[in-house]
Amino acid sequence: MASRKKKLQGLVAATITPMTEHGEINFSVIGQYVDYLVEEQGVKNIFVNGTTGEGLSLSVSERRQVAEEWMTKGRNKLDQVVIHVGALSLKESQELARHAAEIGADGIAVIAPFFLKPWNKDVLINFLKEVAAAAPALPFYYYHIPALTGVKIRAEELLDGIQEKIPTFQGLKFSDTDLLDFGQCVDQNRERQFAFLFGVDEQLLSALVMGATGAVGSTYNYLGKKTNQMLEAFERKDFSSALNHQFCIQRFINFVLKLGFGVSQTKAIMTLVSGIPMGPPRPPLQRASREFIDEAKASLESLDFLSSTDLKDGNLESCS
Ligand SMILES: CC(=O)N[C@H](C=O)[C@@H](O)[C@H](O)[C@H](O)CO
Ligand SMILES: CC(=O)C(=O)O
Repeated sequence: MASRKKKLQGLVAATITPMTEHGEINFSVIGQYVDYLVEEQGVKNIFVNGTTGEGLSLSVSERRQVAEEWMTKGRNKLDQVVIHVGALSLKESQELARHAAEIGADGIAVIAPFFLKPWNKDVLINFLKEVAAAAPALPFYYYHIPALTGVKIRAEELLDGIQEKIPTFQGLKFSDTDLLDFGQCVDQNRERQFAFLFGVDEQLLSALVMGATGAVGSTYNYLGKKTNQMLEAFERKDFSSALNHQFCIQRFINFVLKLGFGVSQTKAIMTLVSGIPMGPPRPPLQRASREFIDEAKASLESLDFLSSTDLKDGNLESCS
């Protein structure tokens, strides 16, 4: 049985993997990046080497080094560091899980293998179980992202009886818009202390209503502070301000989604907002276009997401 750490709560930034102009990992900015998340965004949990971190585009050795650097630079600053260790090869996934345990990570997460795919719940659980067993002291999270993996096994079904198979199972990162499935995950596991982490940033408020205990996402890198305001409003049951905050966030995400929004664009936006160079993505991704960056910048400015004056949060109607 895993030692029960404190439950993962609140916002978790899905970290970007900074790269140099030559496409190598730029470890030198990770210390600054930690400080930026904690001090400027109020975000103290991270999810490393996931979708946003291009984890599946890195070599195993790079993934180990990235995880180590976040652990080192995050020490005494971050609350929790969860490492995504999913891979197509069970062996690689187990190696990364063991490594995460060695470096003192707070948890591991795994996506469904997405080339030769599990065709039913039992087959998927069996794979996850083998990975979890390689790090028997670490909390284990299943990362449900059917649109990218193509594995559409419902999370609610997967969770049924999962603790008997995977004793370290501690929660779910749910990156899908099916709130029936998400709600049933919560409803059917009320007596268990699972973390239900929602992964569609533009719909987080609806997931909070369904019982989400936290959120993992790419936009918390640069809209963490704004999203924290929404979480605070929700906590104090001020649903009309919570909704105003969600609408502000939606206006931005809706705008960039229409332009084409993915990991490359996230890298460009984070560079713009934080001033820390995230560099280009790794092929097959390609860097965001100049036009995208200019339009995103204008949108951020008009919503007051890019000014140094975002301390004034008295006016709940505005986005500042
Ligand atoms: C597919 C993907 O990367 N999803 C991210 C996390 O799961 C989200 O944080 C989105 O980037 C965000 O919700 C914008 O659509
Ligand atoms: C968003 C997220 O959770 C990821 O990048 O993996």
